[in-house]
Amino acid sequence: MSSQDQQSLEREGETLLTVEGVGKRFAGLQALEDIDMTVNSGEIIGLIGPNGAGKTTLFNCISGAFPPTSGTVTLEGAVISGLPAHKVARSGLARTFQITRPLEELTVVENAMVGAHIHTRRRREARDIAMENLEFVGLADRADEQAGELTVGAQKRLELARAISTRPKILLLDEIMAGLTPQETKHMLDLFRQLRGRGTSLLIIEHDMKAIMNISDYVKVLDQGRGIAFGNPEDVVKDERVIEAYIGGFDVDA
Ligand SMILES: Nc1ncnc2c1ncn2[C@@H]1O[C@H](COP(=O)(O)OP(=O)(O)OP(=O)(O)O)[C@@H](O)[C@H]1O
Repeated sequence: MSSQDQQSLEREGETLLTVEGVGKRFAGLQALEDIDMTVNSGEIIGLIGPNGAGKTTLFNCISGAFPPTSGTVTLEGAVISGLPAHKVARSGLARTFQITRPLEELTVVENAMVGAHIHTRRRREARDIAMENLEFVGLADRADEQAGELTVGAQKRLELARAISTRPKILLLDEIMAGLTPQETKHMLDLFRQLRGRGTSLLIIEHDMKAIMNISDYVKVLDQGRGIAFGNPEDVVKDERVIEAYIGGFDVDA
């Protein structure tokens, strides 16, 4: 299924995020060109593509790290492209980063409070929100430890707790499952399903094909800065352009 016929899919929920004609140019490199996509409320969308396809650049354009060179991004109908990241976050969009960077000198709960503080200045209230989300990700009992002492797997869950403490309508996750053990990956996928159950939308960049095909309602595929497919996971894995982009296809049964 190509990106052109994504409109023909019968998708549930209201449109939350709309990416329209988004392009990004870095000096001589067209990193993204004419990207269209939507994310509805309560959907999990996987964003995949070979290395350098433009996935993180698209996240950066959506989340306000930098503005797109062309096109617009709207959240619930309001234009967010061009807004600084903190304003995008306040409007209901949170993201995690490919390289997880907890503030190591802060405790686990203080890290999660950084997310909660975008809505409240009150320390007590921020702590309550943070604790609730640490409970959700299974880190409540480590709240007062230094964040730098956590394992990679626990740091990823802390990053998730920080992001959801901003109470997002949509969460952009950049390779949050990289480096996790199979058991930790399973736990993370379970957390994603629970978030979807609460009505949060998720847009997930992930190289673990088995995990992404398992969790996503729909998958968007980028290659060399362009959108080459959008559809159900089972259709996307059979798409010739996708197989070609990945040279020989990918092993989802691995
Ligand atoms: N800030 C930047 N300045 C210049 N070029 C950049 C910048 N960020 C990304 N690029 C380039 O844009 C292209 C897309 O990169 P991007 O990181 O978005 O790809 P990706 O799909 O996320 O790749 P990966 O899966 O390897 O993380 C690459 O050629 C990259 O080198």
